[in-house]
Amino acid sequence: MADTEITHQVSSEVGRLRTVLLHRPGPELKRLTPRNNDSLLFDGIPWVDRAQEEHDAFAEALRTHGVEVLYVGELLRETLAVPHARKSAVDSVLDDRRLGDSLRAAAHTHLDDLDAEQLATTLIAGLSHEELRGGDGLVYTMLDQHDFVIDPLPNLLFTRDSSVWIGDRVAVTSLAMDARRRETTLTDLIYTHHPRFAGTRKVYEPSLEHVEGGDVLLLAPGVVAVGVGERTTPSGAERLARRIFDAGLAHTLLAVPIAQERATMHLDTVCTMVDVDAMVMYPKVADTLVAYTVTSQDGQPVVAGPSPFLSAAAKAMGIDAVRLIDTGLDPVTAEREQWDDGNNTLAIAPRLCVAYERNTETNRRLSQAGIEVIEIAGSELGSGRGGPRCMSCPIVREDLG
Ligand SMILES: NC(=[NH2+])NCCC[C@H](N)C(=O)O
Repeated sequence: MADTEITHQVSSEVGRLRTVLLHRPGPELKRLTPRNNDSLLFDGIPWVDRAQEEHDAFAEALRTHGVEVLYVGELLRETLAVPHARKSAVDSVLDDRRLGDSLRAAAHTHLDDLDAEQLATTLIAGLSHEELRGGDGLVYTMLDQHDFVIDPLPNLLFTRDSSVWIGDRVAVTSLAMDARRRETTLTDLIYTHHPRFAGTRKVYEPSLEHVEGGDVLLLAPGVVAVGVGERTTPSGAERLARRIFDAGLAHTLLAVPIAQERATMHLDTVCTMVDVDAMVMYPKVADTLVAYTVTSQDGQPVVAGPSPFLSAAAKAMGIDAVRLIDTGLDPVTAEREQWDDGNNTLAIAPRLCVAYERNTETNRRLSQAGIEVIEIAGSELGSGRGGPRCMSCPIVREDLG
């Protein structure tokens, strides 16, 4: 084949995975303490070395199955070697009203002294007062030595949320939680300036209404389901519908209300696709999920419903029915395994997925239903409340034949 630009494209949840974006967790996880873990959206304090081992095993399992693994940290370092990308990264991290002029100037001097690798690390791991090389002014003086001048981004690990590919375009999302908002500055920077992504067109930007990638499921080419709850707002779903309709990337968007609770923060915490026509779903919601069907008529989004999610999905996908992998679990086991991301699988191909080993019952039922499960450890990774799907942003999937 001639030397051509790499085509990044994803049009389903299950087409054979070729390239994925991961983030290997690092020093940003070492910032978590019992005082800040709630606001940083972690349910515990992970053992970082073990989390890295678990993550390396996840990446290796993907590589073994022919998947190219890209890392946010490496791409960011390479991006920051581009002078105007570096300037834009520094300007945006310092555009923070909490800093004030004096501390901002001191932080600027500090960042200017870093090479691309150190700057990438600092943008991800943050910067504490005691690490700052000098400073003055009221803000500097009043901060505790352990306070952050630049907040860490421990949730960067969940690369699905800060960007999502829809067809041949990337949606750089608009994250709802304060602790995560800066993540999209970094993903946006990579897609804008890294040579690998030259020519990439964006279909969504962080300045728009809230949409998080964990809520976006590409049910079939042209059909996108969007969870609306704690993170993605109705206005975000509506904006995304307009954007993807205008770009010709989809004909139907299903807006699916989900409970505004931590356990169900994203649609992918209750269901993911494991085959072209099959989903694994938290049994408690299987009968109650509904969808508002949004279609494009003369360029305007038209809303119908609500109707039961699974039948609305089948209709939009043009199939008779969506097969539900009924885990059939008793309510307590189902609730425990849902909390531990049992429904948050990453499909590598139709009927082949990665799942946390700890969800033994869910995985057993998946196997019984003919889905091959590649099990990975997640005892430490899971403390951030995210599974294999949350921890991966597919960039290239083969089209379904
Ligand atoms: N797609 C997902 N389910 N992502 C999980 C994100 C978990 C992260 N701690 C948060 O609260 O934002």
